[in-house]
Amino acid sequence: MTDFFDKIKYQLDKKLPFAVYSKPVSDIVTGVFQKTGAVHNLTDFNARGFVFAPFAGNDVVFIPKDDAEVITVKNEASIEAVLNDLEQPKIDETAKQEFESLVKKCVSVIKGRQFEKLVASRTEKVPVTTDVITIYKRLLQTYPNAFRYCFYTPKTGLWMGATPEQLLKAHENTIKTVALAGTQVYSETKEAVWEEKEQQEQKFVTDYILQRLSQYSSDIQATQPYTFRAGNIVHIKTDITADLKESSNIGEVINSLHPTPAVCGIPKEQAKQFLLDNEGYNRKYYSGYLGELNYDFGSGTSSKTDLFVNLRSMKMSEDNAQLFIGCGITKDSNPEKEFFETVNKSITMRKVLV
Ligand SMILES: C=C(O[C@@H]1C=C(C(=O)O)C=C[C@H]1O)C(=O)O
Repeated sequence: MTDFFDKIKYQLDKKLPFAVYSKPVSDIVTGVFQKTGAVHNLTDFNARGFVFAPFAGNDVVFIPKDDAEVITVKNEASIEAVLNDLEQPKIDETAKQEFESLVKKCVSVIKGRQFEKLVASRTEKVPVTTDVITIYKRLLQTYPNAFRYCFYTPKTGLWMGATPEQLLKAHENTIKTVALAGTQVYSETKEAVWEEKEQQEQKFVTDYILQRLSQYSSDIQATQPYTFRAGNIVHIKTDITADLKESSNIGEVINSLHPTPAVCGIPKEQAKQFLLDNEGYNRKYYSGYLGELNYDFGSGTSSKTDLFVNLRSMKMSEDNAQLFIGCGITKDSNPEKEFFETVNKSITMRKVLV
């Protein structure tokens, strides 16, 4: 395992792209280490490799399988979740006011019937004194149910995260995805009770995914919504499975789903533009997607795709981490409550930084 983490340091020193990740509930860590320095862009969705896509635009970064050395290791430490209590962070009043005014604006355009739902987000910098390897090991330990990753190219910079949200899992013609939305702080003693607003917010996502997939499949199944835990918070989740028609193309399915209303809004294109115009910062790769495209690096199997939405993520610099956090806004949103929801979500990252 030490050699594995030395390899990460080597890639960073030499400015060579890499993706290191562990899938939900797995104790295997896979390293996809690019051998050459050029940053590749994805131009063909039939290609095999590791993909890192932004929220908006076509600048999809790619590590092709044929340019990578693959190393897998077992995560040696116990994978039991380490969930120490973390103090509520100090509130930045200016950031709070700015975010609340963004939420108010979202609510007003939703009430004006331009949108059904929007996902407002913000970014925040947290000082970091711990090294990247230690932070990544903590992510591995603390969030066993999430896709825990560390990704670097000289173009994107260094990103890390522990995302609870699958965008698409595919094996030949069978695909799986989820509708995830609604957030509450996890309680060990009380079962989550979901309000109408949260149920509606999640149903928007389910309905959108079912509608989008109906173009590619006549055999779609969805579970009832259920409560799903992601670290210190819980969400509402629906699991969706579909058999794609023979003629379907994986790239089309991905682009039809992404960005889903779990991270963007309805209607999609207008919501994306509204967020680009109004959020006041660049999301970059936050709420984009990442993962294995047409290739399972762990087993060396083709025709498998395993992509996740880039949530609970952060961009690392020399002395700070830039966190990205968002939440779903509907006509019934309360701006202050939504701000505190972003604070609660930020704890996922803060916990591994201190
Ligand atoms: C946008 C984020 O999370 C998404 C939004 C959620 C919500 O609005 O309740 C819940 C889960 C995610 O689909 C984020 O974590 O930044």
